[in-house]
Amino acid sequence: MTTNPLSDIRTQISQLDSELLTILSKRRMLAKSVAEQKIENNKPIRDLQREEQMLVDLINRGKDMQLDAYFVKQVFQTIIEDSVLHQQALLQQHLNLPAGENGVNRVAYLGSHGSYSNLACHRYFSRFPGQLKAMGCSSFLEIIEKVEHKHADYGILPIENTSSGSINDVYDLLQHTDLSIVGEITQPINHCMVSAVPTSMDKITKLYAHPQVYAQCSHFLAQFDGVEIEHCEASSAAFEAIQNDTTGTVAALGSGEGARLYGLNIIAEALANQKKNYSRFIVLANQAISVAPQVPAKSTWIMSTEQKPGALVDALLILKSHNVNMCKLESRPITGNPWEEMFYVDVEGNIRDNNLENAIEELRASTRFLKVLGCYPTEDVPPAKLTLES
Ligand SMILES: O=C(O)C(=O)C[C@]1(C(=O)O)C=C[C@@H](O)C=C1
Repeated sequence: MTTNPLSDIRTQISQLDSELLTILSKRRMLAKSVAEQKIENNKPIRDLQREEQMLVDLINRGKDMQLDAYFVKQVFQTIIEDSVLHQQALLQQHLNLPAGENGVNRVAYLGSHGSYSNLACHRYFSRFPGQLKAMGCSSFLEIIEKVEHKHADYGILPIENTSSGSINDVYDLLQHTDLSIVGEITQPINHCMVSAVPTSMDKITKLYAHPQVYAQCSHFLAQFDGVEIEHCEASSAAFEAIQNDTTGTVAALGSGEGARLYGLNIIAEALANQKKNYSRFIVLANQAISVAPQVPAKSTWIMSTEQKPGALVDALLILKSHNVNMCKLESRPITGNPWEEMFYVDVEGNIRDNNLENAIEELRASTRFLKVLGCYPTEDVPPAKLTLES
């Protein structure tokens, strides 16, 4: 019998990877048990001192095993981030009744299997107990209506992207709905050009893409001058449009992960104008949630100010005087009132914090209109700073 050293080594690597997965799953179970203890004893989820000490110990032990410090740090920061996000989700679940009946979370999202929204939906709800029923929709409005009419418990919508900026259609819809923002998730977006049969970029004469995806890849796409562009409602629709092609002359833009679900070939990847391309999604529900004091929170509202000089500055000074940190300010035209703007404000903090409560009260008195869209756990898990590192 002939031996194949490469195949033997690969078998051993696969065996170790599988053991790593088992260990990661066991670690996550322990993190959940820690969270239960913390809920019982009302203790904060994060212990930055412990995280720092753990990272330093692991980096030092890794060095003894010839493992690079940067690599060890990245791996364990990612593991701790996962642990913190799962613990926060458990705490939130404990505080708020789950929206779904019979333990099923019905979630409306844009597109179908393999769309970016579908990937974000699976990642976000994997942290919560209960079965996920993902419900594909063909427009942002349909998502909102599904939740409003209680045909879905949640809706997940992209709100901004690091390459193309704010998603105006979603901002505009938020003006007219009574749904609340109950969560957010940031999803890395790796746009790829994909085809049904192996081909090369110079053979492509028609390209299917969602307009947002197209905008995020505009620098790369400048070279495809004569190529016909067909806009699709989601990147999963672009995959569906090309999946039966046999000519190798049509391509779609979308995620590599999604393309694999459709059995498509990746012709080119990492196509976004910004190498660090992320989309932030918001999660909407009929009921606002309470965010536990142990969980870092964000609050969002919309407001329109008086039509007088300095009205916005005055509003922002109210935030400053109450020590409220604004993390985003967006403005959109008010439908039916030409040249008037609605401001969207994201701040760090829990709507129940005294300073934020007072700031909002003061703002209500000095603005024409103010509506709180929600208070929800932030997705940012800033890593522990390594002051102990040698
Ligand atoms: O030890 C804890 O208190 C945990 O919650 C676990 C853990 C971890 O995953 O290692 C997570 C968050 C804390 O900031 C520290 C450590």
